[in-house]
Amino acid sequence: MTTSGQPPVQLVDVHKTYGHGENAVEALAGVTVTFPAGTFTAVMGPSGSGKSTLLHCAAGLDEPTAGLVTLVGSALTGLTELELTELRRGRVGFVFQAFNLLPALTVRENVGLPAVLAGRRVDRDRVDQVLERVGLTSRAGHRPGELSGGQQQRVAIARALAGRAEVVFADEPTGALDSTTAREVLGLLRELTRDGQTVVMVTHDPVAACYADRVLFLVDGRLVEQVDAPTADVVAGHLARLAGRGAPEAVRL
Ligand SMILES: Nc1ncnc2c1ncn2[C@@H]1O[C@H](COP(=O)(O)OP(=O)(O)OP(=O)(O)O)[C@@H](O)[C@H]1O
Repeated sequence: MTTSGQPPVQLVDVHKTYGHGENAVEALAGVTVTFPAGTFTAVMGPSGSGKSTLLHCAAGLDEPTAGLVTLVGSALTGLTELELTELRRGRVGFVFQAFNLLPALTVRENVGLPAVLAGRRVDRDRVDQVLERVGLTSRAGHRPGELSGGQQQRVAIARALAGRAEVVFADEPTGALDSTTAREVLGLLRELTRDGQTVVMVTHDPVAACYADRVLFLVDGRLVEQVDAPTADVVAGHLARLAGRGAPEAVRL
């Protein structure tokens, strides 16, 4: 729970339509879901089913066409870009492949960035502890461009750990990684929940999804199924079945 006692992320009947008229695409068609504190949720579904749109709307990176999103205790509707940035600062972490780390800063500076942005003193001991936990102590003085993809993902996770983000959004965090590094990154995401942090991850990979407490399946912008305590076989079976399915009934999760 957040300090206000609400779940850290909640979506109620969220719709998102891109474009207008004949070109309109309904990416989310009425999604209602709660992400409770200290849980790890994987979001899966066929290509184009709305997974990234769901993540972006939940994180306040994209604005729903209709519906309500609550993030770390605040309703996002009507907030300005500046208010959204301030809300996310230090309280929400991102492990995205595209916009992740600041290239001009060292690994240590990137990990300490949320504190700097929030006007707090950087706790150097905490930063060093976290870098050790993700196995990057020897790279603390390097810049992101000098690291591998997996190491960069680990820096992003270290940043979420150091800043004690209440919610961490991860978009295909293991897409570009070999299976050993992927397992390490997923294990680290799983560890975040031990301290009560909430993780929401989009993935195509049934093995990655097994690190989550539950898997939500999206089809045509609707949440259609949920699997708790997932195994790779069960998840792969659901995906195969959903890929061939027509207009589904939405469920509230
Ligand atoms: N900026 C945009 N403008 C127009 N349409 C968009 C935009 N972003 C997404 N869409 C459309 O919305 C739908 C959902 O896209 P989204 O990226 O959320 O799907 P996804 O499930 O994450 O797909 P993938 O697994 O292929 O990454 C798709 O039909 C996509 O083409």
